[in-house]
Amino acid sequence: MSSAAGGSIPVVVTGALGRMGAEVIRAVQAAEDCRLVGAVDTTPGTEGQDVGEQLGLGPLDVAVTADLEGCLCACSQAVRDDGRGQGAVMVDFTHPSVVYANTRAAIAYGVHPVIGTTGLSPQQMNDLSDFARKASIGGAVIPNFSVGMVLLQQAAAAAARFYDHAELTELHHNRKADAPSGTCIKTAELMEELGKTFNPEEVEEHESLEGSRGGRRPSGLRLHSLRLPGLVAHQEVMFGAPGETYTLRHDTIDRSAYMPGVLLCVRRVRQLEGLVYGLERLI
Ligand SMILES: NC(=O)C1=CN([C@@H]2O[C@H](COP(=O)(O)OP(=O)(O)OC[C@H]3O[C@@H](n4cnc5c(N)ncnc54)[C@H](OP(=O)(O)O)[C@@H]3O)[C@@H](O)[C@H]2O)C=CC1
Ligand SMILES: O=C(O)C1=N[C@H](C(=O)O)C[C@H](O)C1
Repeated sequence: MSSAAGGSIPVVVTGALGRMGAEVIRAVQAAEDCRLVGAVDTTPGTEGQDVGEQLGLGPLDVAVTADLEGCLCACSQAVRDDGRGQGAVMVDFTHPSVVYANTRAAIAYGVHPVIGTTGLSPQQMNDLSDFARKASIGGAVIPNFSVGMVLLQQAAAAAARFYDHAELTELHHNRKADAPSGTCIKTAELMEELGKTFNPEEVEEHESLEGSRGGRRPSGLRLHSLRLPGLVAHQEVMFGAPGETYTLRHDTIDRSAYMPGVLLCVRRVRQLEGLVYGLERLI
């Protein structure tokens, strides 16, 4: 672990060289109250290289490593020794296949996880919540850090009280691994909180092309996923009733949109009890 000069909140970034990780490193560097203490990434050929140099930011005195446990161990040790207390934070933007193990490792080493990576199953979320509670470590799992998306989700949850028909469409760049997006799942969950069922079938439907009608949740909500180069991250929730439709749409044009939410979580996570799921619980 290296320790670049900076503020009082020590931050490890996992997935440091990815699209989101790079943006987080810039945001942490610009935040007076944060200091970057670790950069974990598995991109071949980057082990031991300065993360700032890799990202074109100039030297940051933090070396890239693929050894997450080694980094967390060194980090929690250094934080214990620096007398400033309160623990370090791990911000994770990696891959759905590794996020569960990364989050468990952070909790095990007493590092507070702020998880942006999507794809955790409900069972994995429950396991991590139990583990965080037993370890007395606060953490946050946030499917979408954009404030605008939280506003869309609140509007969708409110509209769901009045409409029985609704379909959700999420549109992303074609480097995205998981579908539907974590944001779309979270939006559906918020719309389902009243226990309603949606989209009662009025005719018997047949798909001549499998998947044409999207994925159907037990509530009846249908989710559709589009992937194209040129897109960043977008979502529409469309409601229908006799004689009208009502459409909510959010567009992320640049990943900087997520940074106020990421920094908010970094600043709040060490005071949380257990795992919090969703930015709406923190703003
Ligand atoms: N919550 C939110 O607001 C947002 C969430 N996301 C989510 O964040 C995740 C990452 O997205 P994005 O940044 O676009 O993805 P990228 O593929 O651009 O970046 C992921 C990075 O993580 C690295 N990586 C993979 N496995 C590991 C590992 N075990 N340990 C450390 N690093 C690893 C990859 O390296 P390698 O080169 O080896 O693959 C890569 O550099 C996705 O799940 C996405 O859905 C994205 C945007 C916003
Ligand atoms: O992969 C992405 O890009 C994004 N992933 C998150 C998700 O799955 O919801 C958040 C945002 O949509 C961007």
